[in-house]
Amino acid sequence: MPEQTSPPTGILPTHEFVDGKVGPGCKKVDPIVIADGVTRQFGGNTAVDVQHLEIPRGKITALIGPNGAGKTTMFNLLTGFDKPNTGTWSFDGTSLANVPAFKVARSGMVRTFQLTKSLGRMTVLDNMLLGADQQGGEGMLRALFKPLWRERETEITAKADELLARFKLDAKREDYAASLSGGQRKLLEMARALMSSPKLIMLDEPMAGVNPALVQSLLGHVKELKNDGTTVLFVEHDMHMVTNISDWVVVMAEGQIVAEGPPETVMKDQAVIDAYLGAHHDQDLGDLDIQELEVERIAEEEGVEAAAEYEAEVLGTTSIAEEIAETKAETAPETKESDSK
Ligand SMILES: Nc1ncnc2c1ncn2[C@@H]1O[C@H](COP(=O)(O)OP(=O)(O)OP(=O)(O)O)[C@@H](O)[C@H]1O
Repeated sequence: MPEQTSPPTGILPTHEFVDGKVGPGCKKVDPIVIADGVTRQFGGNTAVDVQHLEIPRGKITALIGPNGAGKTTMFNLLTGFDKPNTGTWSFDGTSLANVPAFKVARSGMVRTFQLTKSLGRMTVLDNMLLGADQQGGEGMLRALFKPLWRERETEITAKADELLARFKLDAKREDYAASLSGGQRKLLEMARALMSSPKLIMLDEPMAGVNPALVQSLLGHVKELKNDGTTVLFVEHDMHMVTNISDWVVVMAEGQIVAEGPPETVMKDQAVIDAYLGAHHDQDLGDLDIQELEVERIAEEEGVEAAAEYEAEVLGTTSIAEEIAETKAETAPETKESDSK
């Protein structure tokens, strides 16, 4: 197995999911995805440079990392939505390199997108039916065996209804998808992805834009998927979700896997602290609430208002955001002076 970086700190030496030592690119006891030498360049920029990655079967794995780390690009490559410059990978023992996206989905690996792809001018039910796989046969065959096709249609509609009920979208069955809230669309996209009964579901920022009232049910749905035997891989900036539901965390920075391990230890890894929480590298995350750091990150990247909203939702306070706002206000006059002509 190729070595990727210097040995991580704060990571357990062994773990039940791992065959050998825990660390970036470590081998798993029962991997469902194995990737080797996957690289993707955009012009001179190397977006992904993953030497080795294994995703444990039947577990919930979080893929985290700062903006631009290469997480979505890695998702796109694994699912056939983008082509790598180099690399091979397998899913459930079958090579999927250069396999187009629709075939990847048929093989049992489906994904959702950061920005939801539900079709607004179709009903919620029709969106669901689109997610069903094509096991019933197509074209001529379908026309010749209409009764069989009808049977299949009844079957998939029943499945859609079952999933809509599970995701509490049954009341919206006949509504246009465009009328759903952002959070409901996320749920619809997840429900639709499940229409084909995938072995692996990959969720790209499932929490982004989700109303706090829906957060708990979304977390519950993801946990249920695991209980049903589905492997889950998700990209997320929401540390609440990462620490609460993941069994395993993989950290990317600058295209590479810089750390991996169980959530309770990976957050103390020096590589994670350096890469993901850069400004706080000298602080012990064991004593610091990771959510407080998240508030600071949001304040830096999205502004104090967004940070205050997050803080209120997750911590039930606004004091950290207020403090940041005060500090910003104190330093603001200097900036204005230097900016003035
Ligand atoms: N289609 C593209 N063309 C050019 N550059 C791209 C393209 N897609 C991604 N990149 C670049 O590749 C790098 C990795 O981007 P990517 O979106 O995969 O990161 P990410 O970790 O998913 O970030 P975020 O958390 O912000 O979604 C970034 O530098 C990005 O600008």
